[in-house]
Amino acid sequence: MAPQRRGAPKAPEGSGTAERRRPSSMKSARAPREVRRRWLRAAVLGAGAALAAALLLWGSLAGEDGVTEVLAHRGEVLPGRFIEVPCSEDYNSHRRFEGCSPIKCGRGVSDAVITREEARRVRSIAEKGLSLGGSDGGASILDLHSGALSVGKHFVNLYRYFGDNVENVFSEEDFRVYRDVRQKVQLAIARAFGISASSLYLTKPTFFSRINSTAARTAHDEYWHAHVDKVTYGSFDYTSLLYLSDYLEDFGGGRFVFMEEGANRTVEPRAGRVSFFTSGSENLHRVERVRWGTRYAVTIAFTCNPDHSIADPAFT
Ligand SMILES: O=C(O)CCC(=O)C(=O)O
Ligand SMILES: [Fe+2]
Repeated sequence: MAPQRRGAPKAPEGSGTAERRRPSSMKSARAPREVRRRWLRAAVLGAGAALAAALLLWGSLAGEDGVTEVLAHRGEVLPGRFIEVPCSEDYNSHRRFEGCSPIKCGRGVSDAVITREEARRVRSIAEKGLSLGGSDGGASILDLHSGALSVGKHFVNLYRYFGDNVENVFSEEDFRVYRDVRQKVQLAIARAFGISASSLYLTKPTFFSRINSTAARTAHDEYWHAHVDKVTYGSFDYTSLLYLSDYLEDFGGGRFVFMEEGANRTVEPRAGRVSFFTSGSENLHRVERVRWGTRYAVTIAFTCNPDHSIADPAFT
């Protein structure tokens, strides 16, 4: 067997070439080695510190909420982004509607469906309505369809509670804006999933949300839990969210997170941004807790089942 090649043999201490090159004074001979050792120690400590800092940074980005990728940054204006994901089996336990029930599943985000001006007008509807009530905890809702409005630890029916005075709060124009926005979102969903918009029906609950950092008082205020809309709400087939305020401008925290094993994806709210997705467990999601400021959004849901459809809000 051929001998293995090794490194050059080390000269024994106190003899050989290395020894011969040493300067005569022992003190000055030790000095460069000492310096080297110090450098080596500093380098090892530096590398350790850099690794710890990198781990800390990674932890702060991916740790608390497990966020690993931003699907839509608040600063970008997205013409449209769509990601297909395999459908869960959740739809099989419900009546299926040919040409509507999801066979193509996924999630989309667009800043081109609703203008920021439209979002501002929708937000002013939410502000007017919610100013009549508001939860004691951090999350208030206003449902213009059913009339549900958070007040303290409960809900009241806006239309019953305020009667004809509601006409002094909302205008025909408000309802028209709301309906137009709903129609545009419906068309965008139909286009993205390759279905006919007329096969989709608005369903309940479709509602405004206003979230701030006040501590929760009841379970209704705990909006941050991971959930599947089809499981939570039953009739939902396609969920959409229209954001009415800007992440990091109006509020902190409060990002929307699609939860996947090892690869969570966030949508950073931006006024006018529409996020939509099939409502089954292929799109498990949650909302981060709002840390400061106020976050407005509207959840607009669609079903394929006409029996679960609801009408646009109107003065009756
Ligand atoms: O406001 C959001 O971003 C999400 C709300 C949500 O998950 C829901 O209404 O089911
Ligand atoms: Fe949800």
